[in-house]
Amino acid sequence: MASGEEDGALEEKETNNKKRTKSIIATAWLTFYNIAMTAGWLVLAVAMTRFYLQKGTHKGLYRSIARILKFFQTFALLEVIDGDMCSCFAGIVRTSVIVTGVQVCSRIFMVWFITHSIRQIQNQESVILFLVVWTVTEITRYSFYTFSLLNHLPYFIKWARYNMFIIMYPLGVIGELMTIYAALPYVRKAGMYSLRLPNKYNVSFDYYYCLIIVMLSYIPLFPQLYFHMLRQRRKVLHGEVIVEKDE
Ligand SMILES: CCCCCCCCCCCCC[C@@H](O)CC(=O)SCCNC(=O)CCNC(=O)[C@H](O)C(C)(C)COP(=O)(O)OP(=O)(O)OC[C@H]1O[C@@H](n2cnc3c(N)ncnc32)[C@H](O)[C@@H]1OP(=O)(O)O
Repeated sequence: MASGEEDGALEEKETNNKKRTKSIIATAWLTFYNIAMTAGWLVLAVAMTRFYLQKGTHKGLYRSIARILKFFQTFALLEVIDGDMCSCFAGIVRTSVIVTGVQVCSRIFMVWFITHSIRQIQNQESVILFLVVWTVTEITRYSFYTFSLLNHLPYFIKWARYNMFIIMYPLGVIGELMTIYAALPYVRKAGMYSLRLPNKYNVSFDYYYCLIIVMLSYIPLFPQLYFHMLRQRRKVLHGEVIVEKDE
């Protein structure tokens, strides 16, 4: 009987040790990830500022930073995986996979299927608008996560993380929607990424209408992201207890 109890206690100790090791690995990985992302977006900010100061115009700016942007924004796909990974890593990160998924996928879509694919729109002011807004937001967000993980979070970063989005989110959305809108005529003219009938697959797809659907999908999706952030803001800045629905 006594030996059974001892076995149980030993098993529990082993499980706790395993959990602790997993959580140390997860924290180390997240710290590395967040530092890398903060650095990446800082490099982007410096590159954009230097370009503008040297050339005095925004024309050509996108092309000059396209590689860095594509790399770091695509790297953010790991965040969706992070969400999953961390739920099994003793709940170190309590992020919503759906909210993060929509945010990251819409950004990847903007980067690869709009700005990268349609050269004619790369010099639009709206591209610069969303680039600047994304950059400022991501530097703040990733430094917030980094300092939080290191338990040394300056209040101004916390304040910026949960206040700037009030203006930055709508501005980013305006930049993105204006860019997609500017892309429409080029997509229609070139018949880009579209498949017309008849073809051997017997399927038709029109990227032009797909883009219109994407633009319309901002109407139901964006308010959800915005209200999610407003709830996070109340929780973090005002200590409100928020009962989350299962996502
Ligand atoms: C395929 C075609 C798709 C087309 C779809 C078209 C529809 C799209 C509509 C959507 C439009 C989006 C437009 C967007 O791109 C525009 C912009 O971004 S403009 C720039 C302004 N943006 C912002 O300010 C973004 C603000 N929003 C967010 O930050 C997001 O909500 C999100 C990135 C998803 C973060 O949400 P989350 O729930 O994770 O919030 P928290 O930061 O409060 O984190 C919650 C807890 O998780 C911990 N956490 C999360 N990530 C990490 C990490 N990387 N490292 C460490 N810890 C992390 C965080 O600390 C919190 O923990 P705790 O609760 O314990 O404190």
